[in-house]
Amino acid sequence: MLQTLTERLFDDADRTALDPLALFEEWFALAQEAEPNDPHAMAFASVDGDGLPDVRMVLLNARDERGFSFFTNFQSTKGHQLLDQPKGAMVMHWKSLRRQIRMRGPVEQVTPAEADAYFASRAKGSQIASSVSQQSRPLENRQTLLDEVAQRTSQIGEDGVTRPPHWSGFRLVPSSIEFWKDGEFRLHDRVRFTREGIDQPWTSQRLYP
Ligand SMILES: Cc1cc2nc3c(=O)[nH]c(=O)nc-3n(C[C@H](O)[C@H](O)[C@H](O)COP(=O)(O)O)c2cc1C
Ligand code: PXP
Repeated sequence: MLQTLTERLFDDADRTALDPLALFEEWFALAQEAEPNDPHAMAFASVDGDGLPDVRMVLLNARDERGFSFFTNFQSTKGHQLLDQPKGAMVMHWKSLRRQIRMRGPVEQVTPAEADAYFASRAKGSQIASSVSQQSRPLENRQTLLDEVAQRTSQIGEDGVTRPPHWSGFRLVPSSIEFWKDGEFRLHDRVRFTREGIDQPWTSQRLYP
């Protein structure tokens, strides 16, 4: 009988040839079916200049063998932190599945072409919001934001919205990926994959819960 990748993941006799990115896809497909909203939401951690961690939710965008990306304002708090110290960690927790995936690794910027392509696919209202919002900086009151949006909307009219150069994507290039599945009496299953670099093979290890 064909086993799922997840069954093989937690089968201690047979884990060697498993690809964590394929496992991610198996879990993410389940999450897309089970989660009431935002199965692609993830907490993303960065560090500030003092080494103090910071964390916030973002939406996972593209993912491929290069890594896992999200889009944001590069002039925001996280933008400054990641430009200054390009490394991060993320966690996705799907309550409906009682499963968690964590990743850590260096962070790189997506290409301008990738950012342009994704920005162009977004709703015009979201494009305008991203071009107006001075993300993470003080805002006097909500009306100020609404006035700025209205002004930009009438300026743009029927034209397309150009991607602001400071709105782009960061890509986490995982050096570790951990899969966690809830077990009875807290006897959870955990397997962590690690690699020395993007061209290096993954090795895996079961961990105590
Ligand atoms: C579910 C969810 C998804 C979010 N996705 C994004 C995102 O993809 N990009 C983004 O810039 N902010 C996103 N936000 C807002 C961030 O959590 C955060 O408030 C904002 O980016 C400012 O973070 P910073 O001050 O650390 O830079 C999201 C918030 C939630 C709750
Ligand atoms: N930027 C901000 C400020 C967000 O809050 C979100 C999602 O909540 C995003 C970007 C990413 O979502 P989307 O690209 O679908 O607009």
